[in-house]
Amino acid sequence: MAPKLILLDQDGVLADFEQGVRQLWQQTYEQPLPLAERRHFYLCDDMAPQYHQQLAQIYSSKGFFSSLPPMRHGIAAARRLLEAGHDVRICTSPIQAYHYCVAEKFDWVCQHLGEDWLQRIILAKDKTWVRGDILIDDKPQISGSLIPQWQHWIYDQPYNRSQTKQRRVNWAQPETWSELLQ
Ligand SMILES: Nc1ncnc2c1ncn2[C@H]1C[C@H](O)[C@@H](COP(=O)(O)O)O1
Ligand SMILES: [Mg+2]
Repeated sequence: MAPKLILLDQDGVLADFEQGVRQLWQQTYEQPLPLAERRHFYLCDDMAPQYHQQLAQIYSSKGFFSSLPPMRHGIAAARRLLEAGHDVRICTSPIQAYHYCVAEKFDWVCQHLGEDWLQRIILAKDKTWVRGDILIDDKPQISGSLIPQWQHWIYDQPYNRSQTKQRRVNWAQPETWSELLQ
């Protein structure tokens, strides 16, 4: 495949946001995350309102974003895409409580991909403003104020499986993305 500009989302694609929430919740409240089923993108939409405040505290706590575990095979996949000749960028949106989130997203990339990758980070609240050929992102619908130039390939997660139109990628299933390496 001719070299492409590939945008990789960070949370839910490279960093395991959900696993990080589960771990910190258990550590903080000494009980499992009270969540039965994952059907919606935002965790709070699958949790009872009484827990929303505690959830927000988890996201905004110091060290949460920098200590997210990597998604299985995600780091190797990012490196392979770059080695295959693509221009790979990490396109990520900070949460509203940005104080730790922004710096720690950089820390995470440095820790797991190395310092060279810091120049590949694009922070954007609105991803439609970012140029690219393909955006690999776990969010089912990505909207913004512009018509996106990129094609959205959805990163496979339980909460986006009702989306059947987009191309679906899972790092653990090479057949879903190996076309990008050819
Ligand atoms: N599944 C999620 N539930 C709640 N909040 C989430 C989820 N995935 C990501 N987020 C937060 C944390 C991120 O910094 C921002 C934007 O995420 P992005 O992966 O860039 O869409 O939202
Ligand atoms: Mg995401």
